[in-house]
Amino acid sequence: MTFPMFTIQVPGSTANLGPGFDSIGLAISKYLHIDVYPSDSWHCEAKSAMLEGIPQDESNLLFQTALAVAAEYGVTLPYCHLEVTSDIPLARGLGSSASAIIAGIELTNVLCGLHMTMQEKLDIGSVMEGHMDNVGASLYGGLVVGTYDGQRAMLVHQQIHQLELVAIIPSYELKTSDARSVLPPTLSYAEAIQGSGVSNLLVAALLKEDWSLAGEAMKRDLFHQPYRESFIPELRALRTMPEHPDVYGYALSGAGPAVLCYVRKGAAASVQAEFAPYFSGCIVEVLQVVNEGSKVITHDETIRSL
Ligand SMILES: Nc1ncnc2c1ncn2[C@@H]1O[C@H](COP(=O)(O)OP(=O)(O)OP(=O)(O)O)[C@@H](O)[C@H]1O
Ligand SMILES: N[C@@H](CCO)C(=O)O
Repeated sequence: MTFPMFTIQVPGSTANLGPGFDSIGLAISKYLHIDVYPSDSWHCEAKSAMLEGIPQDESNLLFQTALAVAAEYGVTLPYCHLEVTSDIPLARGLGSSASAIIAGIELTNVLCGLHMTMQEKLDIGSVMEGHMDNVGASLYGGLVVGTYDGQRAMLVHQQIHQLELVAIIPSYELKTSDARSVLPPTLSYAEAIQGSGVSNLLVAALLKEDWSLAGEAMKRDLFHQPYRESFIPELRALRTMPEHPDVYGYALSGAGPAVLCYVRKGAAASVQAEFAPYFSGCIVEVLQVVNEGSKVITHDETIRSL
């Protein structure tokens, strides 16, 4: 039996939490898991049905990221074989691409002995993903609030304890690029002020873990959900349902189509059971916030000493 040299584990994430468009992320209890073996080519083997169809060669996002990091640092990425398992569904708004990007960064960091800082990983991850919300959450775990200017990202991160999640995950995919194409190119000054005020309220509520107030702010998003909800029936359905006493609020997860309900701790299983019959075409699943970000587990002394 051959053992991997090392294993990379990266949590999935939800982004935006309503009005925190491109700037707030939360790590969730779904994982991308990669065992790394020596090889004589770059090869990626998907071990989960969820990953069916991803490229096996260096056109895979994992290798694309790893090679971009190697080029940035002027090093050569050694050949390797990746065995990839994941329960993060692709193109549903649960941060699959960000998890692959963070894994690609960790891959080069370990194989090339780069000793990258968290800031370096965050910056290059944000460049690859185009925004910092999902990559920040996958890297740091917990809640991240930040900004990205096209080159550098800055964030504050904090652990979250008083919350559970119920995810409503449709069977159809929605590519982030498609969900971004429906957003307007500009907002009026008045809309920008109103929208950023709501977003500021969300941040203040999140940092105090005042989830009822956060739920109110989620409803008032002006930045993306009003434009995206017309093609996400699950979000429209939730809006017509009576408020549930254990559900603080709900929001499109990232670019969708999954919707996350923010639920009182201890109540998620009963909310899941109550909501599931209303969303028969979807997986309705309890998730937890995870406060630990990506990690690398080494199994080989030569890797440990790099
Ligand atoms: N483990 C993986 N290995 C290789 N490619 C992946 C992996 N995970 C995701 N991808 C690529 O990322 C694409 C999905 O990215 P996209 O940004 O559209 O959705 P998402 O990241 O799941 O959602 P969101 O960004 O809204 O959270 C997939 O179609 C695939 O090309
Ligand atoms: N903030 C991003 C997350 C999805 O990648 C969006 O909503 O488009």
